[in-house]
Amino acid sequence: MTNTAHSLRTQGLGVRFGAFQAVGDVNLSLEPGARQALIGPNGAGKTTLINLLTGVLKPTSGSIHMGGLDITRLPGDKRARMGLARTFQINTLFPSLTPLLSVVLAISEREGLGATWWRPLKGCTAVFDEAHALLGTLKLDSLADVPVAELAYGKQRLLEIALALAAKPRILLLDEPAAGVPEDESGELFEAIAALPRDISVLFIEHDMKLVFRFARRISVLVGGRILTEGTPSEIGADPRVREVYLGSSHLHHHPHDQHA
Ligand SMILES: Nc1ncnc2c1ncn2[C@@H]1O[C@H](COP(=O)(O)OP(=O)(O)OP(=O)(O)O)[C@@H](O)[C@H]1O
Repeated sequence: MTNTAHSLRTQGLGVRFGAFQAVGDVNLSLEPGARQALIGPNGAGKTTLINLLTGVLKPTSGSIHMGGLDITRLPGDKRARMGLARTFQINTLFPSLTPLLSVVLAISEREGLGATWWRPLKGCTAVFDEAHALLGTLKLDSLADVPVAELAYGKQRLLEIALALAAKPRILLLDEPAAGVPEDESGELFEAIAALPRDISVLFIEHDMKLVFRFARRISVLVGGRILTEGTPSEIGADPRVREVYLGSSHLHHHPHDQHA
């Protein structure tokens, strides 16, 4: 396969903090339209790897290619402009804003309208229309005018995804999108992720194996900063090495009927 067959690809990617190799020799590829999970025990280096991909951290070895271009040395804002977006484990929303205005702000930022977006309101119809459409994509349209602080937590996490989508990314990196979300809401959240436009590649970190096996089409397993293995949910569920890593936590049961959302 050529470079351009992948949305994102790393080769021998690694970072050390002093003598500690947090991530090492990672060859990861994300295909166009991917719904790929990055799993691994606590401290495996998952967030560090995402930070390398987004440019928050500089690698000490290896390279990162996006759509065939070497982005290893590009700063994070340039990567974002090229179509790489992310969300964080923690809630990053403004509690007093409404979902509609939050998304309008994010679209305005993409369009370089900056802090002046609110002035020529008439000229901003297109921005508001796009914001409504985006909220509709994540089934948040009926909550467009409810202050963020009053939204269920699962809806807030969906709004964070909406804000990331406002940048019109080709690749979306989600760091534990369901963190802190009650179990009855997390399925709905992942259904929305699964239903995102097909041209967006998604890589998500998730600890809940039920969600991983239900919604990921591929799974990469990171252990001690290295990719232990990578494959389909059936392959990963049947891999004794993966079972060993998760030994003691009985939740790595493979449910074939849950595989494809
Ligand atoms: N800036 C840093 N300096 C030194 N060590 C770091 C730094 N950032 C992360 N680490 C270490 O790197 C390792 C990987 O951390 P990371 O947060 O990436 O793991 P993770 O797989 O995301 O864990 P979790 O599932 O608990 O979120 C940990 O041992 C962490 O302490």
